[in-house]
Amino acid sequence: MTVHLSEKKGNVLPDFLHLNDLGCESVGGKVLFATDDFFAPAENLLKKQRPAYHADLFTEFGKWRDGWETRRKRIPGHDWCLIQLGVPGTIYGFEADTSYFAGNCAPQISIQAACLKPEEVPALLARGNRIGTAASDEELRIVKEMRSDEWTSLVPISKIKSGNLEAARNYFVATSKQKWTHLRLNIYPDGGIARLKVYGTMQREWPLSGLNHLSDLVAMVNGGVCVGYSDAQLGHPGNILGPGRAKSMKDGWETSRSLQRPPILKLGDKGILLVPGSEWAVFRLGHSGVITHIEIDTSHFKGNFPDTFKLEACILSTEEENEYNAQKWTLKQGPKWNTLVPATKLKPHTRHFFDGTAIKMLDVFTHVKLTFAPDGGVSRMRLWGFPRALPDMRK
Ligand SMILES: NC(=O)NC(NC(N)=O)C(=O)[O-]
Repeated sequence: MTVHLSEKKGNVLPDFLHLNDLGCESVGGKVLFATDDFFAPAENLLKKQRPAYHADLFTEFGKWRDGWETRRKRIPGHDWCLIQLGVPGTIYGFEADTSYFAGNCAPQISIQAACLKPEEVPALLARGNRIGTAASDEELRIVKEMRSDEWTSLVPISKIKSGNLEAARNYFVATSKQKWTHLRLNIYPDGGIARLKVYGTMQREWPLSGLNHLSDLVAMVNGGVCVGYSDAQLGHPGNILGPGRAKSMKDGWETSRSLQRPPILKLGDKGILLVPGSEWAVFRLGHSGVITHIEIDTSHFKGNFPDTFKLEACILSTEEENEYNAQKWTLKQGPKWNTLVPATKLKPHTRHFFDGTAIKMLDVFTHVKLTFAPDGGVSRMRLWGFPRALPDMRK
């Protein structure tokens, strides 16, 4: 079942927005095929940054648009594209962002999904720069073999609206709990969409044989997810769980400048900064486990790295997580956090590593809380450890 949230009264944002964007180009999402890329290529749908607009910018094909925009159809049918998720997983919701598409926005969309094995995905012709083109007969022949008309419908044909800022974001809930690898985005009959965000989580299978291998328990590809945070103004904390190294500040978690930051910062006895302001984010591990090695990477944050960080952990059930989440983690009776790494200074543009000797508790946990002071940005957090079952009492 799907719900088009923009039809709901009120302006409540959907819960799924804190999940990872499984289709984003920064986690390896790719467009495999599009029926038409005439005005602007479908690859723009998967860009991480917010859509841009340049009033005076025209290409030889028309007005430059930061999104996917097809020709006005003069033949029957509709346009569609195939997206390979960067991280296959369970999808909880979509955001179709139509920013700056006014007068040329696709009026309706639908989204279908499939879970395909690598051998079921034909090698499509290289996409390259597709502006000014439509799919070739050869490409159409190849995609027909994928029988993508028969995929599972996650969003039925639904109207979308164009507008500015929040009004341009069309949200859809997806309730299927299956794992998906590919999406087919249909627009009816043609037009443009700026971005498609695919909110979900990876469901990794943890084979028993792997239990003694170190895994990054919080990595997005292993099912880690951010479940709450104090500030995501300049970059979402979920970014720091992304695959590989961050390419720029854009791939990290960056808070706004803290309003509580005092003009003169004080050092405590141990050289640790004493500041009233701090920023925090809570993450659910992909599997409960014992964290034995930690990396906090401030790469690319040179004039805006946090002065100090600390890392804590706890065990939470799904119900407890939902309750704290519903209260935005502000309940006085919050989780009992255990210190893994106490307040520790950070350096600019540096990977900081901590092994078992620096980690205060080698117990099984389900959630961690990264706090930094007073504000700033971090590009990656890696929490290597061993997946372990929870103690019986908490199962
Ligand atoms: N001004 C426009 O945006 N026109 C057309 N689109 C582009 N990108 O030029 C169109 O009508 O679809």
